[in-house]
Amino acid sequence: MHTMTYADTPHLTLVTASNEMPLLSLPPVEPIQFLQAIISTLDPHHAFTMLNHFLMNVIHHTGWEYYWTHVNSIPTAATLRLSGGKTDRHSLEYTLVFNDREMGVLKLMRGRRFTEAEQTHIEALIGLAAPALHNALQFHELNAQLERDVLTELGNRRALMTQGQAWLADCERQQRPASMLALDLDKFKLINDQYGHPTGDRVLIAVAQVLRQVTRAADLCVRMGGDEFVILLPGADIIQAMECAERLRHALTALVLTTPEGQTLNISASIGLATYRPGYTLQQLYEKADAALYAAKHAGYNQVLVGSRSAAAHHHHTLVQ
Ligand SMILES: Nc1nc2c(ncn2[C@@H]2O[C@H](COP(=O)(O)OP(=O)(O)OP(=O)(O)O)[C@@H](O)[C@H]2O)c(=O)[nH]1
Repeated sequence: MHTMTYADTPHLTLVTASNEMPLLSLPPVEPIQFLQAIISTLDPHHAFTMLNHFLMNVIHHTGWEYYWTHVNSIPTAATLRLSGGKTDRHSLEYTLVFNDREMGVLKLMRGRRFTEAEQTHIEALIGLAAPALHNALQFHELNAQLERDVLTELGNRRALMTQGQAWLADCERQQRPASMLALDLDKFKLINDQYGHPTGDRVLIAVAQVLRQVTRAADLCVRMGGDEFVILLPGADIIQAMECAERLRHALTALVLTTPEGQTLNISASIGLATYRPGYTLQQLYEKADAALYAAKHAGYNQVLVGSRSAAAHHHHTLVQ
């Protein structure tokens, strides 16, 4: 096994730079302590906060921002924006690179200009931190992929489970309403049977696009599996959720899709709506919405129904599969 030593780490010489360089006027950073701190986390926010904490001791900047817009990446992981402190007049931007791969841009801000000596120091610390930042960013991307539905690029069941509960807790704390829609395409099996699975897939992709268009950026749209989707609407009471559900239902019936053979096909969806009440779990909210969806199908498809507690009690679809 190859062990990394100080000698292998070119940046380190800069941190502990010797006499000719004007770095001695800056307070030193203990490299081991710095590295230990920064490799101790796989959370990018924590890693960048840690880096800035050490940097602040040296350059006394007032604020920082980090953003990553990775063109080749998937939408969920593509944009990562982190920040700390407050913005100020002078700023420095560093494009972070590790193993020839761009990892985003770090911006440092303060009221005074940054001197050359400080810039050398900053570069040295960023260089030291780069592998750890890279690991944290990779971990973030991997997690985002685990929460993504590969076909539609919406979130998946796992995304709903990991993010949904936190969103509901936020709404409860802020005393805001929240609602959930459970949506299932009507007789989707027939589309697969009639036009083939690839066309069925294209329908699902088109449905996902409609979901994104009709909902707000703050809403969470996920594909639960097959032709079932769930939309969590933070801030939406029953009226607003009903409006959203109807907008969705109309947009889906208005969708005209063409098969590779030139045939046109139409779709519709049944939607169950449930509104959050303080104390509900995500599972309870989902049961309520899912029971309403089931009732909407039974009532003759292509409609929105609101869930009741009693209906949910007889219905036992769970979030975990
Ligand atoms: N093309 C495609 N089809 C899928 C996928 N996943 C599940 N399905 C199909 O989706 C269909 C789901 O059908 P159901 O929801 O059970 O029933 P339905 O035909 O929609 O009937 P109702 O629910 O009563 O409206 C099944 O035929 C599955 O094979 C997928 O990723 N792509």
